[in-house]
Amino acid sequence: MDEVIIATKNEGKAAEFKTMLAPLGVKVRTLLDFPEIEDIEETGHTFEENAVLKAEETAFALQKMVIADDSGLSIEYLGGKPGVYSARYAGEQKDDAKNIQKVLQELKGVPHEERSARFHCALAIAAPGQETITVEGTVEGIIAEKPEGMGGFGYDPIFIVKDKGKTMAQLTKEEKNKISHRANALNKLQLLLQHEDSVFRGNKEDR
Ligand SMILES: O=c1nc[nH]c2c1ncn2[C@H]1C[C@H](O)[C@@H](COP(=O)(O)OP(=O)(O)OP(=O)(O)O)O1
Ligand SMILES: [Mg+2]
Repeated sequence: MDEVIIATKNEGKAAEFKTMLAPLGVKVRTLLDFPEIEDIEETGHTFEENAVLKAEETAFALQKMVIADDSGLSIEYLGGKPGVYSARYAGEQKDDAKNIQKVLQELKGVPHEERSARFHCALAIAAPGQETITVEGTVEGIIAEKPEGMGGFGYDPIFIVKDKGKTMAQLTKEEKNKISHRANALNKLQLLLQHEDSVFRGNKEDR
């Protein structure tokens, strides 16, 4: 595997995948390098379903092996919202600042101990004629009262990482990429591909 295509147009995710995959010495490209691929509708009800949709449609369009990431924030007090709607929680235009404001408004006055949340990252790896594989990673946290920190992207400034007592946006890139939902999912995927290294050779009938 000398090249990996990540089926995302999210610059924050793209940067994290590039950093995390750098030690493997593989070239990483994303959909930002393939502007001709149109937006894929995320019609699934779970992160996993959406990751599979994005990976399979992109693998078919490019006729290459592709990894897709569907991720988001699940807040216990809100019954799991924004969940699969995280990117467009405050409107179609995907605005991180507005999404954060909406969440903080909905949690206004809610005490610390009822502000539990979890980031999810589902990864799907698909290739033409192969069975798609999925994994999921999570990280536990608490929703802050106000945004803190400049790092990361998305909801990072309001997500206090349980084991760190700091928001995800206050961690260094290296720290985030060690403990994040995305790092956990990617580690699982790497383990799976190591143990089943036949997966991306031959087609599924051969296995
Ligand atoms: O590490 C993270 N730190 C903070 N926020 C995060 C993170 N990971 C996902 N998120 C949020 C951003 C977005 O509101 C949603 C992902 O939505 P999601 O559909 O998976 O991605 P997207 O539409 O931005 O790009 P794409 O579908 O092209 O990969 O969850
Ligand atoms: Mg999306």
